[in-house]
Amino acid sequence: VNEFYSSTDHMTRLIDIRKEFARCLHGYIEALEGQVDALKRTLNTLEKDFDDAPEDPEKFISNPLAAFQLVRKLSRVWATTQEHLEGRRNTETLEKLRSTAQTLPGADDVDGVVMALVRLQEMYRLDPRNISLFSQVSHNLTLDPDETFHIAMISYHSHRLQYALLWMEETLRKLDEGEEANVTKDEVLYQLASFSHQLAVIQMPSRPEPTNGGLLHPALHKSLIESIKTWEWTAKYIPHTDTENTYEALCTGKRVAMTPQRERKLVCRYRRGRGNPLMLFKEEVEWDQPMILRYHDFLSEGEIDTIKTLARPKLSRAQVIDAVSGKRVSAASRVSQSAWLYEDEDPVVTQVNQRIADVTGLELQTAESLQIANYGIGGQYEPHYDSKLTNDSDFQLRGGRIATVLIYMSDVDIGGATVFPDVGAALQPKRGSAVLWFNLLRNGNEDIRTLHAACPVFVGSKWVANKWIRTYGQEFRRKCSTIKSD
Ligand SMILES: O=C(O)CCC(=O)C(=O)O
Ligand SMILES: [Fe+2]
Repeated sequence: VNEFYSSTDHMTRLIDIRKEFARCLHGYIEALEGQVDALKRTLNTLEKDFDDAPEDPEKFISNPLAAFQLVRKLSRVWATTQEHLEGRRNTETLEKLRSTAQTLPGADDVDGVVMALVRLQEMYRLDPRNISLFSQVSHNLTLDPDETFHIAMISYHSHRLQYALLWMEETLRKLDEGEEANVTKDEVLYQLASFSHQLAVIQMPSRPEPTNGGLLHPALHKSLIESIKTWEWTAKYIPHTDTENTYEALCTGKRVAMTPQRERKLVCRYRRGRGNPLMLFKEEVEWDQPMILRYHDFLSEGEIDTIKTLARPKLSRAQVIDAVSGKRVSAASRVSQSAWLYEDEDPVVTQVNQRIADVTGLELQTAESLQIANYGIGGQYEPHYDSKLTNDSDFQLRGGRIATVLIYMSDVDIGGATVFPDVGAALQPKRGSAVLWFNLLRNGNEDIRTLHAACPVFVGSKWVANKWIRTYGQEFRRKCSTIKSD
């Protein structure tokens, strides 16, 4: 499975794939044309014979030279034709075309992108009629009615009836404006009626059954169009849990007000490394309860490039453990691609790990390898605790995930913040900076305030590196830490 959509880095490959596929198709068409030319030549020689057909066939064929020519020609005509039909050039180019086709995205990828679109829409409250928000980002893109219809149907199948209705309405509008499409207006109206009925948006004169010929009852049609016009763009039909509410609020830029006393604690300062006092770090207190620290200019541009280059060939869809089956599965709750970079894989990895030890003063022998992640369109990670791992095979050996160091390796134009819904903290990705927090309290219990999430990326490519530091080995180190954690 390619799963292009889960990583922006992989999505960019599609642009090359498009070029390669076009090149192969061109080659194949040329080979076919060559073949057609050869077939035409064969046909020509046969037709030429009709034109100078003998007046007296019997006399003609009694000429041994003529007989020889005709018999020879006809005995070979099928072989020649077949040779052209199975032209070797053709077979080669067709093989190339076939193998390039293997790299094309599939229907799953389309669904993935649509799901991402719907997720973004849900998170950032985007009205399909206001889709220009997407188009402003690049090249004045517009969708055709078949495309908006597709989005509507996927929204419907993923139980987002409200969005399904809005996209279907957009489809109808486009058809009304005379845009060309495969989907018919009747189909669209039928779906619209069904969605509206299910949402109880409109008063039904009767069940939303089409009248003769699949047409919608005119009264129903009218009431449908009227209600859509006045229909408010709200989330009232989609219930949210508390966490989601705050998660969404934080992702969309809403902030809880802090008391001035607390705000005064959010300072920026130069700090000696807790593990290496010879090193100075630009430390910013991003949050006080729980303490979240940010280190600016933690990675250099060169280090970021090297790390991305190392990770690229290893990226694969990040997985979560399925609660029921206990198996690792892909899930909409975590849309990104990730890769592990090992300690001695490259001097830059060693160097970055050393810097993490220098700044935190924590033992890294028991830590996990550096995990690199690249998020795709709408890429996100729903609220979770880093310390709550199902099937943690390392627990016995290393202890729990005492601390997280999250390094941002890109800026994100819109979206993609790391948010802590229970306390109201929101960290904007800033290229080269690293954030640090403790997942476990000093008594070893989980700090439930560290519930956090990665907001869907709206515009941009988000790259992060995660270092999860484990409990074993910190017995004498965390005490020395000045990080005030209960
Ligand atoms: O990418 C982010 O902002 C957070 C990622 C995260 O929480 C994780 O990978 O555990
Ligand atoms: Fe996390």
